[in-house]
Amino acid sequence: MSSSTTINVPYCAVFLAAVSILLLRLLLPRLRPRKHGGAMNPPPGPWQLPVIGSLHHLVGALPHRAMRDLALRHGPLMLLRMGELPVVVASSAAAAREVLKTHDAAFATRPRTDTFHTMTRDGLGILFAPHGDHWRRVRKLCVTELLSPRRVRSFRGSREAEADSLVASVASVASASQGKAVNVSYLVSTYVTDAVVRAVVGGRIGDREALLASLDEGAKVAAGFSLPDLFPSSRLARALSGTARRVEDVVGELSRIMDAVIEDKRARRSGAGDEEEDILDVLLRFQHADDAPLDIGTIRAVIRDLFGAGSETSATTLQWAMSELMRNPAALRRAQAEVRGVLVGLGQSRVREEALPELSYLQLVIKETLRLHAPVPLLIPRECREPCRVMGYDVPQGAMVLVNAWAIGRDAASWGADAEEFRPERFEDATPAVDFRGSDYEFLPFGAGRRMCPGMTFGVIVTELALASLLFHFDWEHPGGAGGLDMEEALGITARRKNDLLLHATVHAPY
Ligand code: HEM
Repeated sequence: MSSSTTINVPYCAVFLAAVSILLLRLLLPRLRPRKHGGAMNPPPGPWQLPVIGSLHHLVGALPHRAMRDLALRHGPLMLLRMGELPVVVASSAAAAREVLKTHDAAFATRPRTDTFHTMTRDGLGILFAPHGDHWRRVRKLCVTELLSPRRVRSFRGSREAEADSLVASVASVASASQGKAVNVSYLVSTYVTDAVVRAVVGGRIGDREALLASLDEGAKVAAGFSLPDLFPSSRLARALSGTARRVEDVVGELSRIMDAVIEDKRARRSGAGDEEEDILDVLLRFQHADDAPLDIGTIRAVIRDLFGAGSETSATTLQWAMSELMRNPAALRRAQAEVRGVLVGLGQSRVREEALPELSYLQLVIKETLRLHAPVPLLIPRECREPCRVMGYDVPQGAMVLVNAWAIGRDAASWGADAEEFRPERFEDATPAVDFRGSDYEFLPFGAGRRMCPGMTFGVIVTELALASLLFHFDWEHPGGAGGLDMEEALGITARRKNDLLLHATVHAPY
């Protein structure tokens, strides 16, 4: 079944709960929607119902898909009302350029939805931080210290060790019993999380399974559309919302894990030698800065944000890259031939990072994966800080602003009639070259502008290293054949695979 026809339960729940609120509202006139702006010429959008607004248009499909279908009818800049919340959606390269470049400053803050508020209850990091001095300071720290190219290079040894572990885990399943499928989804998620954890704290953590489970739950609940997000003025919405409780639980669990990680690091630091600093070392150094010390809540929140933002996204990319290669045997053969040829040329028996710049086709495979499967399909929501005119329409102050990077990556106007097909070669043909570094608005997997992803270099290298290793060491097959693989997406802040990717692996180059 295609995901566009899937009834997804959380949205039905939202719908039913919203209908209950509608009925109650008729009985309780005190429950009033919040007023937003007096826009003169608002963007067009679909017809609305009282109280629930446009929510009924989103039932039955994942939000990025439903919004793409609505945009085809209503235009590249569209106004929805989701409960009490005005939501402006940009769905073309031109609309994204206006939001992320022309009016970047006006849209550089994050909305204070109930979910985002709870997410930052135990400390404000970077992901959900409103635009302002705190965000500027932490962002600068991320860009110049924590995720700078030099720092990312310094984690190379731990990344390669984690890629070796990934290969060893696949090999052990492949050789343990003939015919047993490898759970690629689980193994790549574990690999990416371990690689990010090692960069942040310098080693693995004891609570790895708990961290994986919490990140997984966090990605599901942080989609930003829980009932209290949609009806912020309604206490009833909060009382009815199971999601709000799930967000509280996941925040509590993540805070517990972060505190244990920080305690453990403090204990290890007292006897530390002169090893390369990891990200937590740097943050703890800033905790004692003379001019503006970082408080412990911020440190806890920053590392939680890096775990969250770094793990799910890169793991999602790897899962879709392997899925697309299974469905496109010619691309799989070409990528495998390239990595095997390059490693023979370098005389290497396992993938080391110096081989990665030589793998030009593999890089195209990853670009094409990011184009078709933007891991954060609606980017992370922004909020309009001041009344703003975009493409001739007035965007009301306080509106949530979404950029549908998933739809933009598949827009035939930018990518041609075969936009829905997986064809890495399209990037070879493109003149001028199109890249994801934030200046080509038809291709925005990392966003653009001042809130653009600061972890891009790290995310790309983690993904390239694992994909090259999987293709070098193993031959892969889907039990149901190339055409039998389902491509259904899960609901969440990331658009990862709904079902685990289970593949057969045969060892090609022993580890
Ligand atoms: C394939 C991998 C990745 C993808 C596709 C990705 C994508 C994104 C996107 C779309 C945003 C929101 C941009 C916006 O609002 O315009 C974002 C923000 C962010 N990402 Fe990434 N990301 C990836 C990897 C990473 C990694 C590895 C890290 C760090 C370890 C990271 C850290 C962050 C942070 C801290 C933000 C928030 C920036 C801010 O609000 O100022 N990301 N990412």
